[in-house]
Amino acid sequence: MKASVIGASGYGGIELIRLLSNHPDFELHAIYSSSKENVSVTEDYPHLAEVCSLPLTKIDPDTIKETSDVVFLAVPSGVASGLAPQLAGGHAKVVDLSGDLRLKETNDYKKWYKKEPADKAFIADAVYGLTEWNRENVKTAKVLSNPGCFPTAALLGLAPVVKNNLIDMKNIIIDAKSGVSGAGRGLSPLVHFAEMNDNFRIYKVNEHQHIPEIEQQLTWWNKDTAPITFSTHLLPVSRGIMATTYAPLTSVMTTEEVYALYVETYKNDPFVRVRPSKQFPGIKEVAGSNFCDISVDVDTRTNRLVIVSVIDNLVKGAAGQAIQNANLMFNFDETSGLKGFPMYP
Ligand SMILES: NC(=O)C1=CN([C@@H]2O[C@H](COP(=O)(O)OP(=O)(O)OC[C@H]3O[C@@H](n4cnc5c(N)ncnc54)[C@H](OP(=O)(O)O)[C@@H]3O)[C@@H](O)[C@H]2O)C=CC1
Ligand SMILES: CC(=O)N[C@@H](CCC(=O)OP(=O)(O)O)C(=O)O
Repeated sequence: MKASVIGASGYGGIELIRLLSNHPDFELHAIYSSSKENVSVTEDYPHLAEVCSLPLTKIDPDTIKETSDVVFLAVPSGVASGLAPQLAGGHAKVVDLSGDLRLKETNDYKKWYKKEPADKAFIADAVYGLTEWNRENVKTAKVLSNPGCFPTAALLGLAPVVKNNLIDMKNIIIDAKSGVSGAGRGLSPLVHFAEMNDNFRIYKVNEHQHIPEIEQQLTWWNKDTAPITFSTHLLPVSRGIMATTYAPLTSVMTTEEVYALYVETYKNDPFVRVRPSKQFPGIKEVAGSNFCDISVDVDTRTNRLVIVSVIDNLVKGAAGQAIQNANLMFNFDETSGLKGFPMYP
């Protein structure tokens, strides 16, 4: 199956190139850029020498949608909303990594992204691809909306207790940290070396665009969902997300009971690893892989549950989950092309 990547010169794009170049069922067919034409991707990214010799090509949606079987969109939010509808409706299936097709309420998109949304009916038809929790719909999707990096980590961590009504849905606090590649390749003062190195910052306090995405999925799972508290911090590392979630349990439970629920819930999910009691994951333990590692612990003094989940923002948080979804859309093994282990140390 022929796979194409638009936005191939960005961090999500090159991660797609890396994973697709080693995929047994997809062939990397073409890579597209809006600013570069006929230059090899190795000019900007020498590490891809002899991995990908394709030139970056001008984006022509009419051609792409008939010559590719699947097209991955790794362009900024506000750009995908224009390109995705032009790419849909032809031969190719579309997998969008941006935030543009995730929020079913277009007013939420306007409020949190401060941009004009795509057509509401088009968004309604896009399948939200939090793979572990939406497999049947992912399999038949023609347009797939890949979840955000923070929502992936937070939601995989919360799902078992939210779906089983075990926590107070009015008191969820998610405290998340991300490596700098989460911000993409573009420069900004926040990610400038001198600002970020030896530093640790909170950003987008109470106004992060992933708040409505997390609340949307929580509401689909549990109607008692109330607004969450969600904060994001920038770590001076390249890759990785840790989401630490705090929520009061609705009845007294032990760590062992909660742990048993998580093990049972995720026993058939190849990319979710539930850690043994008291073994809390670090971001390095999933780096370069499509794993989400989760650990749970009950604070017996407060009866509050602490959930720790880690992912690589560029893999399970972006390109890896996008390929996991595409595998299902083409009836391939879900793990195809994604069996790489974490890099450690
Ligand atoms: N980085 C991460 O960890 C994650 C990113 N995402 C999402 O994935 C998408 C890509 O992110 P990321 O790769 O990090 O971002 P980058 O900024 O690194 O790359 C984005 C790419 O989009 C292309 N682009 C920019 N403007 C346009 C335009 N007007 N038309 C077409 N292409 C354009 C650029 O390539 P060129 O100039 O060559 O066209 C650029 O290389 C974003 O929507 C992001 O929110 C989602 C989850 C995690
Ligand atoms: C570290 C960092 O800056 N991360 C980005 C993640 C953005 C992203 O992936 O954007 P969408 O999912 O909304 O498209 C942020 O916090 O905004």
